[in-house]
Amino acid sequence: MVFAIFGTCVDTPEFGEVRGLHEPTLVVVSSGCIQSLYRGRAAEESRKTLENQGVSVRVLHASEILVPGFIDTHIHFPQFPFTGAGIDKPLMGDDGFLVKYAFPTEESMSDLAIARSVYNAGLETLLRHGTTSALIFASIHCQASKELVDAAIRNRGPRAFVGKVCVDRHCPDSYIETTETSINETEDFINYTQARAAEAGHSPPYLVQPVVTPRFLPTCTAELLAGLSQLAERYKCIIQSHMSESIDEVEFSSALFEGKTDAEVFSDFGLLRAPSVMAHCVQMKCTEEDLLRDSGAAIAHCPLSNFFFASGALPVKQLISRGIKVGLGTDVAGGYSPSMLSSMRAAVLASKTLHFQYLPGAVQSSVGGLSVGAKEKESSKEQDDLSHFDALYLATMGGAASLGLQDLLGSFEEGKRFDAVLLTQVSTALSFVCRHDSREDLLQKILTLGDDRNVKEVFVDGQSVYSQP
Ligand SMILES: O=c1[nH]c(=O)c2nc[nH]c2[nH]1
Repeated sequence: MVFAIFGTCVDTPEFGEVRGLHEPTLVVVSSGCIQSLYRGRAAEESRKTLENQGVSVRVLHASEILVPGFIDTHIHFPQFPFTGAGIDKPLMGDDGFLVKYAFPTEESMSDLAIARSVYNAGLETLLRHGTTSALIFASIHCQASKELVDAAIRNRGPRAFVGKVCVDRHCPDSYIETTETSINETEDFINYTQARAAEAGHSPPYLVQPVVTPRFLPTCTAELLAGLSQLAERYKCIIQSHMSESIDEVEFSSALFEGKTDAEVFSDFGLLRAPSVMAHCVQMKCTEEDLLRDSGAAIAHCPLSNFFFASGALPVKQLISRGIKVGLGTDVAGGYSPSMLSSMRAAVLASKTLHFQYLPGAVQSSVGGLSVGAKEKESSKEQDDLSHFDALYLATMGGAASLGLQDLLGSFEEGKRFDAVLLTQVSTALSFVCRHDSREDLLQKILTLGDDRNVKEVFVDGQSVYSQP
């Protein structure tokens, strides 16, 4: 089926570039793909031609803006049930977030009825918030992870890149695998998911894909990492894990792996490559940054969760300028919101904290008439501040590039799949919307204040998969 959308269609093809704010765009969609695209006067003219040919052209209202579908590069699906709790704890330790909240809730996915209900609700939640692709941690249970794959196909979205989680040490007795089981069940899960993707009849990037998922270094032995690396290579899978996340995690991992950094260990086992997506990386050392860049691996930036566990903020803008790929994640439930709009504004806020350098009452020395702090503050603002449109890049094109799907998703280009979100101002969430708002101000208001009430319709692979009741 061919249809077209005409109106304000905004995308961010490169970091720092925003298109479509000042002229109309016509996007022509055929068989799930952007067949052609026109901007400005050419869009007006082609719209008339298409209408004369009897093609259905949907004209967007002045209050509506179409953007590429959001790509969540880090989310734990079994953790939905405790969203909002446990984030006052440290990550590690006997009384920490993992032991008290994450592991027990994930363990409950062994009950397939619970898994089905949590996973279906999770997929619906993501679509309602405009997420059209997600890189997902499931639980250690192979069958429950398959249920998630099936549910994503049944719902026709979001695109679900799913990892059966792998752990063979430092987990509770009731939530752990042997090395052999972990590797065998991962292979089974890969075979199942790749077969289901092909049966579902979609072309790349497919509606579902298996992801090789060593949880993080503290819970994986060297044997497990080696086995998973071989599987990722053999089946050409995306890899995901957590890396250099928090001070307690980095200390624990270093003690387990002969004082090495997280990136060194992942690299030694062949788990850093393109596409590997490593969540957090806030406690990364310079040498780790070099390993990431040279390997082509990406970072899933999870600013909300970083506020609670990481004791730091990721210098996103600097990392991108030095050639590192960065996408954005919600990290449910280390992050308390499933909304990528919420993650975008958290990313903007986190970037501002990078130049919080003053402690009230601290003594400052003076260099050339400027306090040292003030001098550093100025330069770091330039280097570090993310705009809302930079955050939109992270949530769309940054995610696509992180997953190795930059030629298929993330922006409005001829030949890419049509995954999109129609945002609207009509909502009680935006109390101060003015008739005279520029497109730029309207989009910034939605990115700053919006929630699922501002998501009017969602498209995956050219099909409308959610529209607001
Ligand atoms: O925020 C987090 N959530 C988790 O489930 C997890 N596992 C390892 N490291 C983690 N961090």
